[in-house]
Amino acid sequence: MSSVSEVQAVSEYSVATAVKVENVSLTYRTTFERTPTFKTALVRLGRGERAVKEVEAVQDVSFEVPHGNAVGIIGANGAGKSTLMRMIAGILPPSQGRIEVDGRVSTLLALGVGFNNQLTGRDNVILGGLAGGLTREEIHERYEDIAEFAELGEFIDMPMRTYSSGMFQRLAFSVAVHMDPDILLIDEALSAGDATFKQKAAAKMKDLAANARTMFLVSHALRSVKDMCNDAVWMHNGRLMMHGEPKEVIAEYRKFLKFGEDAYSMEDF
Ligand SMILES: Nc1ncnc2c1ncn2[C@@H]1O[C@H](COP(=O)(O)OP(=O)(O)OP(=O)(O)O)[C@@H](O)[C@H]1O
Repeated sequence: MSSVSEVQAVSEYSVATAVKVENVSLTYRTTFERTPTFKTALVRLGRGERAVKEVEAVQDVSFEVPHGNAVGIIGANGAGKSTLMRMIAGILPPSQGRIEVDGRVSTLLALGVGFNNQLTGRDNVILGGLAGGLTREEIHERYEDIAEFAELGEFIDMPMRTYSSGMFQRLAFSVAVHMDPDILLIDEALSAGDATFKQKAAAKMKDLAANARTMFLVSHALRSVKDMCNDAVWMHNGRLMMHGEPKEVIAEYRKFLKFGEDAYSMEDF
């Protein structure tokens, strides 16, 4: 019998479903010291105790996403959006419930995680490709496209610690989209980087979604969710508030935040 807390790849489950999230919860447990005095530290140590803080980051969330959908994940700070994405990516196992994913996932979470700053962009492309499951030949074939898309010029052969955050982001985005993923997860990819690259990135994502690839985009820029997504999930305090058409979900989210028209257009790029 399979356990209730797992992320698994399924191929026979349903051809139409790319991602199924079923009653998923995640609780972070963090041990910490509340600036202990010498006395409390001794007492705790004596009892083998540590203070534990629990955060219910995602609570009983369920939804299904068919292949080919571009899903915008919206919600206030701390709503649980990134946690949900990490679980879909298989980086964090749910505390409860299950997530079924059909296909190969490529992630652009917390941009460039996995890159080694001491190595050159070129070496990181190779490492990133291998980590993403490509063979050396496949990476070799795609290398020029990745480098060209990132537009780093000769910086591609410089250590990544010399990159600006925008350059870092362009390379991370380029690697993720060239992995030929079935499911692409992007967390705030459009928040930094210059206007030209944002447009190019948006066009590339539309391209992927048009080719029946599934995409998740976590963003505070409601306009980009409206423009690029045909599906939306609104999270608040770890709970799923609404799942549906981006236009409707965004309208409800705005009502909830009591945003006026002006605030809305100012928040977007
Ligand atoms: N590693 C962690 N350990 C403990 N608590 C965490 C950890 N990561 C996130 N949290 C907590 O879980 C909750 C959800 O965080 P999460 O990052 O998923 O929210 P988010 O919707 O992505 O927020 P934002 O829009 O600010 O990026 C928050 O209360 C956060 O403080």
